Amino acid sequence: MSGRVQPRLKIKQMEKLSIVKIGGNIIEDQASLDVFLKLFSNLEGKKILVHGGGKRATHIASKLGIESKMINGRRITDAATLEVITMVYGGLVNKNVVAKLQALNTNAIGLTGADANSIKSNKRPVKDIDFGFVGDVKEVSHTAIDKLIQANFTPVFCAITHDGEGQLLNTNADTITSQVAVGMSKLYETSIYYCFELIGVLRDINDKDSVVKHIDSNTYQDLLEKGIIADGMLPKLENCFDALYGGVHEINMGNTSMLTQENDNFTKITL
Ligand SMILES: Nc1ncnc2c1ncn2[C@@H]1O[C@H](COP(=O)(O)OP(=O)(O)O)[C@@H](O)[C@H]1O
Ligand SMILES: CC(=O)N[C@@H](CCC(=O)OP(=O)(O)O)C(=O)O
Repeated sequence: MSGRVQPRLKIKQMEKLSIVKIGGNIIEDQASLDVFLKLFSNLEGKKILVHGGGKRATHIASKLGIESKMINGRRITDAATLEVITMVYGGLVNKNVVAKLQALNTNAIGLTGADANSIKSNKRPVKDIDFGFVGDVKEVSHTAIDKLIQANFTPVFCAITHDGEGQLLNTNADTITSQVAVGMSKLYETSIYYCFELIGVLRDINDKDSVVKHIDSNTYQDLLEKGIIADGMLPKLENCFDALYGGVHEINMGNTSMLTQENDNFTKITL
């Protein structure tokens, strides 16, 4: 022992970043959307919003005589459907959300993954099913997104990405959320908030109060085996674990009131 004092390694604390996702059911209900946007705009610290809008796309497609087909929770996106979702997600929903956030003094900027080359994806290869113009995320430009955040903009992403060769692709909003969170984890301590109409993952779907407060990789397997997780919740939780393995700090799932400090009745997901 030399008796010399070793210099201590200084570990720089990462700044926190919240990535919040709202789905179709909240978007469809003006009152819920307004409540949510107020909570989101009051959320402290740096933040990103990702929105879906699948229900609205199905509704408008049907008005145009275009039938919607979903397989494993993903929309079969032919050329006509791609036009509809571009108008609905990138236009109608995104711009209304941005305008409402501006009215709440949040300087939102609406984006698809093509904007600022922020999210590139690969068209899903045809195996048993041809999903058409559906993209699987390949690359998130954390530096481009961070430039917007550093300039005090709040990015608002819709469920559209691009392949870098001029093609827009439809990408599930939960996947965009988890992949953006993974990308931003290089720079920030990221937390995801999946807001939907229920108070969390429920042990009994018919009992609104049966929330599972904590899910980790062990309890996840158990819930899967017991068939407690079904439908839209299956890809949602799969995304959650992808995100956690990709470096996301924590994931919260519940209704919009989980964005307030007072409410702790929601599902927290960790590894
Ligand atoms: N155990 C469960 N707990 C909560 N929701 C569940 C469960 N199993 C299935 N679900 C379904 O998952 C849905 C949420 O997924 P999804 O429809 O994709 O929501 P969103 O469009 O908001 O992303 C719920 O509305 C519910 O019907
Ligand atoms: C490929 C694919 O399925 N994309 C989704 C994108 C929208 C979405 O994810 O909306 P919600 O969050 O409201 O379900 C779709 O078109 O339905």
